[in-house]
Amino acid sequence: MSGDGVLDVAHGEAPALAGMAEALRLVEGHSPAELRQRGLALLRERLGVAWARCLFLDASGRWLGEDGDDAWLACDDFRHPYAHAIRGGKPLVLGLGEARIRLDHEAFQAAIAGLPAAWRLAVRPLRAQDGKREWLGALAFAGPAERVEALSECDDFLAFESLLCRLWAWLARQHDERRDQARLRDSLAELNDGARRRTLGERLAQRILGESPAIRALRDQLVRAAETHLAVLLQGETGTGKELVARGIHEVSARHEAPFMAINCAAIPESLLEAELFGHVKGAFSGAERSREGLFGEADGGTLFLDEIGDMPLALQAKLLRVLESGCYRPLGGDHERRVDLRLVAATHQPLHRRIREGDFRADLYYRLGQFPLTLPALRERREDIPALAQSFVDDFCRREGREDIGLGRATLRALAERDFPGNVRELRNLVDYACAMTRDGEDIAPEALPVAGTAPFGDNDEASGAGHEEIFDLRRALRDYEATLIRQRLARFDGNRTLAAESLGLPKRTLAHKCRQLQLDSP
Ligand SMILES: Nc1ncnc2c1ncn2[C@@H]1O[C@H](COP(=O)(O)OP(=O)(O)OP(=O)(O)O)[C@@H](O)[C@H]1O
Repeated sequence: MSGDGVLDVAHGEAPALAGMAEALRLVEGHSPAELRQRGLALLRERLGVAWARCLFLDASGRWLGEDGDDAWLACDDFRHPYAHAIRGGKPLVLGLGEARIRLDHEAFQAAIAGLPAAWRLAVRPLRAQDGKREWLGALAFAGPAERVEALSECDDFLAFESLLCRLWAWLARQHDERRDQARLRDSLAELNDGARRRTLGERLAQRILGESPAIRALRDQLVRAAETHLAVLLQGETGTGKELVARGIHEVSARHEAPFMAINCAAIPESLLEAELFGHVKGAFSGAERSREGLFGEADGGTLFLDEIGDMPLALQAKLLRVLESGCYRPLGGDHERRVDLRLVAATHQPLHRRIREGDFRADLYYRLGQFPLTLPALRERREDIPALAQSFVDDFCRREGREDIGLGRATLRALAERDFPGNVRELRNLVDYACAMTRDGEDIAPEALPVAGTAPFGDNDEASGAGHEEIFDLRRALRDYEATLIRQRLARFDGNRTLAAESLGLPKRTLAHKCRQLQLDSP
C-alpha cells in the first residue's frame, strides 16, 4: 500500500486482494455439491494438497456421504476418523501409519491405501455457523506433516474454510427452501385439483343420481374424461342414462359455455342424417331452399352427442371418421372445407364388437370413438340406488303436475327393489310416474299402484302407457292392441321406415310387414 493508503497495483496484480479470484470461484457454485467440488479443486490446484475429501451429512444427520460415491459412512462408527471429528466437534490430525493400525474401517482404509505412512491426515468438521453444533460434514486432507500442520493453522486457510461453510449453509438453506416451496406448490395443486374434482363430482351428483359404488366411480370417471379432449364412447343398456351422462360431461368440461348438440342416429333416415350432421348449402339437393349449418357447425367449440352410433350407416361412418381425424368437414354441396373443434360423445346400447364382426361397423371408427370408453351400470347392478331415484322421480312428478305430498311406503320400495328393470332408470321413472298418477294427494303410493312387472313398455319413454289394466277382459285382444300400438309408434319414430322399425323390434322385415297387414296398420 502506498503512503496515501491507496493500493499498489503493479503489473495488473494487487497482492492484498490475492484470494479474491479464488473466493469468486467458490461463490459461483450453484449447489452445495458444486461448491464442494470447487473447494476441493482449489485445495488441490492452488494449495498443492495431493489428497483431499469433502464429506457431507445426509438429512438425518446420521450418515456421511461423498459426491460421486454411493457408499455411506455411519457417524457413530468410530472405526473411521470422520465420526471422531464430527462427534468431538473438533479438528483432528493423525499420522497415516497410526491410522492404518488403529482404524479398521474398510472403506476408509481403501481410501488411504496408496498414501505414504509418514503423511498426516487432517479431518476438520464443518459447521454451518461458527460455534454452533449444526454440522454440514467434514473436510479431510493429507500430506507431509509440516504442510498439513501449517495449513491447518494458516489464517488464509481458515478464511477459506469459513467461506466454504457459509456458502454451503446458504446454498443448502436455499435448496431446502426451494424444495419446500415446490412441495407446497405440489400439495396445493393437488389439494386444488382434488377440491375442484370433488366440486365437479358433487355438481354431477345433483343430476346423475345414486350413491352406489358403481355410480360414484362413474361420476369420478366423467370428471376425468371432462378434463381431456378425448372422444368418449358410452356403452350401456337402454335407459341407463347415456344421454344424461353425455350432458354431464359437457357441463363439467371447459366447453360448458359452448353448445351441446345431440342427435339419435337411429331415429333419422339415412338420407337426412348426413345433411343433419354436415349441413348443406342452398340448392345442394332438391328442397334445400336455404343453406343449413348442420350439427358439426352448431356444436363447434362444444360437444356433439351421437346417440345410437351403432345404427349409423357405413358410408356415413367413413365420413365421420374423416372429420374426427382431420378436424375438417365439408357441408353438402359446399366448395370449402370447414374446421371444427368439438368433443364427440357417442353412445350405443348394442355391443359394437358384434356389429364390427358382422361388417356393420368400422373397427377404425370404433377405436377412434372409444378414446375414453365408459360403461354405464344397469339398474339391477345398483339396486341400492332405487329408493333415492324413486323418491326423486316422485318429487319431479309432483312439481311437474302441481301435485302434493305423494309418499313412498316401505312395501312399495321393497316391491320396486325386487324388480329387474330391463328398461333401467327410464323404466323406473315411467313406472313411478304411472304410480303417482294412480295415487291421491297426501297418500303413499301403494304397491298395488305399480303395474304388474313385464306388462307394459315402461322402459320406453315414448311408448304406450300401461294405464287401464283393470279394464282388460280379453287378453288376446289386449295383446293385439298393445302390439298394434307398439308397431305404430315405432313406425312413427322411424318416419315409416320399416327396415329400421323391424330392426328396433328385433323382427325380420317380412314379419313386420305381415303383422302390419294382420293388424291393418297399412292404411293411414
Ligand atoms: N343416474 C340417474 N339419475 C337420474 N336420472 C337418471 C339416471 N340415469 C338415467 N336417468 C333418467 O332415465 C331416463 C333415461 O335416461 P337416458 O335417456 O339418458 O338413457 P339412455 O341410456 O340414453 O337411453 P337409450 O339407450 O334408450 O337412449 C332419463 O329420464 C334420465 O333422466
